[in-house]
Amino acid sequence: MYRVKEAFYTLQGEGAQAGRAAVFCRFSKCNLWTGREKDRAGAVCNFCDTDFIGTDGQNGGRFDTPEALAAHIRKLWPDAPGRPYVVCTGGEPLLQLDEPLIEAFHKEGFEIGVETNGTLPAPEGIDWLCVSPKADAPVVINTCDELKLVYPQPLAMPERFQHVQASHYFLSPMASPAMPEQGADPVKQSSTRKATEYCLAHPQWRLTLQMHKILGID
Ligand SMILES: C[S@@+](CC[C@H](N)C(=O)[O-])C[C@H]1O[C@@H](n2cnc3c(N)ncnc32)[C@H](O)[C@@H]1O
Ligand SMILES: Nc1nc2[nH]cc(C(=O)O)c2c(=O)[nH]1
Ligand code: SF4
Ligand SMILES: [Mg+2]
Repeated sequence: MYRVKEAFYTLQGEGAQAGRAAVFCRFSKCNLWTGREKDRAGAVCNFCDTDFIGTDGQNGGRFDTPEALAAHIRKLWPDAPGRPYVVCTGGEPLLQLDEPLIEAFHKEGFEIGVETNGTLPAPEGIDWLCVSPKADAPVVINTCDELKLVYPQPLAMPERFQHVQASHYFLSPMASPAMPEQGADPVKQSSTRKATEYCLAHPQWRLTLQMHKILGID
């Protein structure tokens, strides 16, 4: 059984694939926070900007088989040229994404992106793996396509992750979770100025902004 909070068609807003159309498949549940506000202060990851509890969001639900979920996601892709792209996120998608589901997405013609906190092993067959480490949670994935670190995190400063092999190293300024998704302006956040300064001093790292929040989409 796969549990999906919501699924929607939008532009990838972050990282090296920013600007690319994708169906986002947001899995329910995370291993670093319950998702309840009363537990936020004590959670390993305490700045999450996302509601991932339950299956009650747009196009959310419970799916008994990998084929049923892949077909559901495929219906959200437009009938137009261009390779279908699904981004598996959450919550923590690696609590649920397994090889049968990867195979089912590939059979539907999808290229598969994953957004993970890096604390769980990744199944084979993912086409684009984005690892975003959180606080002092141990990262068990050593190779990925992009490392996208939310900055600043006192327990997860960039120096700690230089051993992780990645094609791209991004800093993503921490947005205030209290700020509504719509209307949040990353340009005005102090974290954006700090991330900018870090990238200027350490050119291995590139700045990425949450484009979907600037645009007011999703
Ligand atoms: C909601 S998480 C879900 C995927 C996975 N659990 C993870 O943490 O990577 C999706 C992306 O949003 C980022 N994110 C979450 N809260 C954020 C915040 N307050 N500011 C900036 N990025 C944030 C995460 O770092 C991650 O790259
Ligand atoms: N447009 C858009 N791009 C995103 N990239 C990563 C996101 C996520 O929450 O995983 C996200 C999201 O929630 N919306
Ligand atoms: S950002 Fe990712 S790891 Fe952190 S609570 Fe949200 S879903 Fe979990
Ligand atoms: Mg998001």
